[in-house]
Order: sequence, then C-alpha cells, then structure tokens
Amino acid sequence: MKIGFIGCGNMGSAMIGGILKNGVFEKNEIIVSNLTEEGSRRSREKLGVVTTLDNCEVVKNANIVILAVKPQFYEEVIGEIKSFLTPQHMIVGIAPGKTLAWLEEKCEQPLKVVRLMPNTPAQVGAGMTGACVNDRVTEEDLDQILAITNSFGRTEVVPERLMDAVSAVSGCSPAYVFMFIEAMADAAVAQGMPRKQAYQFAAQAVLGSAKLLLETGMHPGELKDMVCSPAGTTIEGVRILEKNGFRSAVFEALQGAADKGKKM
Ligand SMILES: NC(=O)C1=CN([C@@H]2O[C@H](COP(=O)(O)OP(=O)(O)OC[C@H]3O[C@@H](n4cnc5c(N)ncnc54)[C@H](O)[C@@H]3O)[C@@H](O)[C@H]2O)C=CC1
Ligand SMILES: O=C(O)[C@@H]1CCC=N1
Repeated sequence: MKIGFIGCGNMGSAMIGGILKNGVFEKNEIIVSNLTEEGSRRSREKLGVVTTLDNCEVVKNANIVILAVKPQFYEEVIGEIKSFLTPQHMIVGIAPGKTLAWLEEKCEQPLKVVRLMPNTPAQVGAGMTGACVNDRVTEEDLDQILAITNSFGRTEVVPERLMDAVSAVSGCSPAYVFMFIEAMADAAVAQGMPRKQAYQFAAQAVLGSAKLLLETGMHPGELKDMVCSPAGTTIEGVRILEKNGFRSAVFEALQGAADKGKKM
C-alpha cells in the first residue's frame, strides 16, 4: 500500500474517487481505516480499496497518511498512530486550523508534513485545493501530492498564512453557493417553475458564470456589467441585492469562517 486514509467520509471518499479515476494509485495501493465494520464495508463496496478498523495499520502499510477525520478527532488519532510514524512518512492534514507546526508537535518527531484544504466538488473532479508543506517535504514529495490533488480538481500551493483564507473561499464556500442556488431556485418556484427545473437553471447559471470567468480571465465586475442592460431587469436585482447587504453578508461569512479556522 502506498497511500492511507484515516477516516473515509465525504472528503476521504471524494479524494479517493479522483485518485482511482486518474490512476494515481491502484485500489490495492490504498488502505482506509473506518470506525465501524459498516463503514469499512461501504468503502470496499464503493471504492474497492483495502480496509481496516485499526488506524495503526494504515500507518504501517502506507507512507502517505491522510487524516480525513473531523478536526475534533485529530489529537486522539495522532496519539494512536504516532509511535508507528517514521521519517519516511508524509502526514497530511486536511482540517481547518491544524497547522504544520501543530501537526509536527503532536506527532512528536521530525516528519514530512503537508496541509491540504480540498472541497466537496472534488467528488465530481472539480475540486479546488490549497496546499502547503513543511521544509522536510522534497520537490519530489510535493509532485506526488500535486498528482493526488490534481486528480480531483485544481491545486494552488500557498504560503501557510493563507490557509484560513483558502478554507473560507474554497473549502467552505460550496455550502454558501448551494444556499445561493437553493434561494434562486426557491424564487423561480415562486414564479411557477417546477422545482427540479429550477435547480437545473440556477445551478447551470452558477457553473457557466464560473466557467466564463475562469476561461476569459475577465474581471467579475466587467462580466456583471455585461449582464446589466440600462433600465433593465438585472440592474434592478443588483439594486435590491446591494440594498440588502449581499456583498457585505458574503464578506462577513467568509471572514467568520476564516476567523473560526484560526481558533481551531
Ligand atoms: N466536508 C468538507 O467540505 C470538507 C472537509 N474538510 C475536512 O476533512 C475532514 C473530514 O471531513 P468529512 O469527510 O467532511 O467528515 P465525515 O464525517 O464525512 O468523515 C469522517 C470519517 O471519519 C470517521 N472517523 C471518525 N473518527 C475516526 C477514528 N477515530 N478513526 C477512524 N475513522 C474515524 C467517521 O466515521 C467518518 O466516516 C475534516 O477534518 C474536515 O474539516 C476539508 C475540506 C472540506
Ligand atoms: O467546516 C468544515 O469542517 C470543513 C472545513 C472546510 C469546509 N468544511
């Protein structure tokens, strides 16, 4: 086995999906630990990977170890596995607030440490991941990490000080985007559109807008202005969004998410 996941819920299974689809590792090179036999059965059936109920088995059998449990369980899990870690291991944290220094300190030995902040669109190969590493991680190690993260979307290597911003702007933001889509669809339903169709219209508009921005590289303000005809319908909506503090609400939400990460 080459790569191991401790915990295999939403993020773990999304990451493994991309890794397998792009052939970065084979099924028999991936070991996953779960809390319950039921969880292990799901991982085997859904992903076909090797499973165990013992977190230490992951460390004994893989040199890249991804901590894919909720942040509250990090300390307990590291406590369990730390005596099996060696300088050859690369330990990968994906939780907000768990810094490289914190991970190194809890592992109680000099180790290669990586911090990633992926997001759930990884499930469909459209993830965005922020990555940073400690100074023991070599260029070759980083290439291996990028092969993994690029298998489920895009990756940017950033200085660690930006990881809370990454967490807010791409780790958490899918939740806010889904709220936006849901609200737009509700409004379309209120106008008489069937709900299923409303989700198609709203989601495709968000997908297309993001694609337009990424592919043209144009300023979002310019793209917004292209939609707003003088005395038209869109600018009326823009007026109402501004009056209701839309931009400020988004700003505050991301600020709150980033601040929360700093405290974790
Ligand atoms: N869900 C998201 O959008 C994102 C999550 N993350 C981070 O990814 C990590 C995992 O989050 P999710 O996958 O969403 O959580 P999840 O709850 O879906 O998955 C966690 C899995 O770990 C298992 N688990 C819990 N304690 C365990 C233990 N002691 N040993 C082995 N397995 C154990 C649980 O049974 C569960 O299957 C978290 O640290 C989270 O902050 C990062 C970016 C985005
Ligand atoms: O809120 C959470 O726990 C995770 C971190 C980034 C997105 N979701």
